[in-house]
Amino acid sequence: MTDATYRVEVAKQQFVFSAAHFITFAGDICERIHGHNYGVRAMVEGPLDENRYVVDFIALRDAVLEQTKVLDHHVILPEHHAEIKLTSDSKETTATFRDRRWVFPNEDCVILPVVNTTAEEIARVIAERVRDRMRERFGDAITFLEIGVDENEGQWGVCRIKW
Ligand SMILES: Nc1nc2c(c(=O)[nH]1)N=C([C@H](O)[C@H](O)COP(=O)(O)OP(=O)(O)OP(=O)(O)O)CN2
Repeated sequence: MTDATYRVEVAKQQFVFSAAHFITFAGDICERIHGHNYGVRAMVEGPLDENRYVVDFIALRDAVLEQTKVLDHHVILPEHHAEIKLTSDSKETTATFRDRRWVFPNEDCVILPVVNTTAEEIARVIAERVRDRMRERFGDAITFLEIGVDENEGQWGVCRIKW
């Protein structure tokens, strides 16, 4: 046997979600709300199973699509930002940053467990959710899952997590 390693990569044309967000950077700067057609790719590394594959392409594709659908056509808001504060009532979610305020219908928002809605953090959340779904079927043999999120046709934030 050679000392081979294996991985599966899935980067489908359908792996796109259109969403709005705004991040802070350099301490004081808070972007205006704007949108991206985000792209996603996924990579799973591990041993070959009895089918002689790492994981089924189709299972990985569907687990990623499940997450892109959740985000598509939504405003993505950060749950853990120190200064972007979120409050929700039964109809609306209000985000504030210092003297600025944005109000959205609840159904238009997705609040993610992130500090800032960067491509890197969105990639981590997708990775954790895809791993949870894939583990149900593929168990613990896989070593790593990597998710890349592209904000602007070539600007990727990538997160690799242990299985
Ligand atoms: N490592 C990261 N850097 C930046 C991120 C990020 O998520 N991770 N995000 C941003 C901003 O969200 C910004 O909106 C990037 O958007 P973009 O439209 O690509 O900005 P540009 O000025 O390059 O785009 P043009 O519309 O083409 O001028 C910044 N950095």
